[in-house]
Amino acid sequence: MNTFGKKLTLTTFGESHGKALGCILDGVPAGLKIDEAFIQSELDRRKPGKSKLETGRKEADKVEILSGTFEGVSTGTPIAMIIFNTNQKSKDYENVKDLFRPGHADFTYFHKYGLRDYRGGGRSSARETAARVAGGAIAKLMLKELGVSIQSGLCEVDGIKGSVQDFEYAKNSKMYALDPAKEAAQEAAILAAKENHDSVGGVVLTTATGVPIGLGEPLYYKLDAILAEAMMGINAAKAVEIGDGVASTHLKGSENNDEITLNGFTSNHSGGMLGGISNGDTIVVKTHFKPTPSIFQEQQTITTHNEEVKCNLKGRHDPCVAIRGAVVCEAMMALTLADMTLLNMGKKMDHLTAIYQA
Ligand SMILES: Cc1cc2nc3c(=O)[nH]c(=O)nc-3n(C[C@H](O)[C@H](O)[C@H](O)COP(=O)(O)O)c2cc1C
Ligand SMILES: C=C(O[C@@H]1CC(C(=O)O)=C[C@@H](OP(=O)(O)O)[C@H]1O)C(=O)O
Repeated sequence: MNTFGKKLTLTTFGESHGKALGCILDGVPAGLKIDEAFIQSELDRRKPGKSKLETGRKEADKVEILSGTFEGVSTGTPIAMIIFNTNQKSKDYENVKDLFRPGHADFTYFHKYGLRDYRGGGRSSARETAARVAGGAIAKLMLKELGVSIQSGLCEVDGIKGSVQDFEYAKNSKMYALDPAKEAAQEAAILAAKENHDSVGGVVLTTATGVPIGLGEPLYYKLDAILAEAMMGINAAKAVEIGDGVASTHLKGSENNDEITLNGFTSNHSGGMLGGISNGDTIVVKTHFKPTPSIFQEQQTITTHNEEVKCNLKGRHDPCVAIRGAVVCEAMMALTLADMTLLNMGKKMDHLTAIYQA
């Protein structure tokens, strides 16, 4: 279960090799036009098996809305969505059912619960993120009404950094690359790792434009803190940066401060947030993903009976999870911003209230 915020809550269910997975999104205001084709198009962007840069597991990820809408609009009641699994191939996991894959959640799930669904990691599989993307798509529809749009792309792969942030380019790139000049080198790094039965990490840049001043609750529900939590909750996310993040620690105050004019801020080192509250500038968040744990090289591990053994994996795995992770980052940002929007309604942002009461 994942719960975001106090007003908009997403609960997901299902396992990677179970019958289905899905979500319940509670808190969506009544009267929102639910564009089902848009929701499906978001799932299509995340679905596995689209290119050789992704896991070979092919899933259509067709989403079905079960409740919470009537005649194309939300009714204000919980919106339930389901996605059936069709291509599990659980046999691939038979030889590792009694051992712990290094880097994956097998060890901790087993010790926490005393048992685990070894088929594709069960609940710990990032297949669950399909449900997040379904919920995030509805959050995006809410935000679109308010003029907020969210975009993402890969700014770094295997240490190869891009310097350009071209979100339009990223949309059409099969690896959501932001810098066209670096894409070939980044792709080559992924394919070389794959060839070597290995994997690479990457960094996703996610931004939101059109965010009004005032989202975020001081001091214990700060927008930056909640965004960081939302991003860190994604499988394999290992660090989150707000605005210039780590780089800002190397700057002087005189370089890092965003000066203020009547026309707005002259720079955006802060990533659109000050004191945990949005300042009206673009929200900027970087999410760092580790290399995929399931690799096809022999590794040392132990069994559930405490014997030392070698781990040899079969199956289908992403050589770089950050690629599809980019779509998940957008969903998490959308859910967070939509929640914060609802929290602020009726407090100061009367224009938001008006939009929803219209
Ligand atoms: C979009 C996406 C796809 C992923 N695909 C794989 C995969 O194919 N194989 C794998 O072992 N891990 C994959 N992961 C990562 C694991 O799910 C993750 O490492 C695991 O749940 C352990 O969690 P942790 O790395 O956060 O500790 C993926 C993650 C994301 C976000
Ligand atoms: C199925 C998806 O990704 C999966 C995420 C995943 C993991 O361990 O996180 C491991 C692989 O699972 P399987 O071995 O069942 O193919 C990926 O394919 C998906 O994203 O829809």
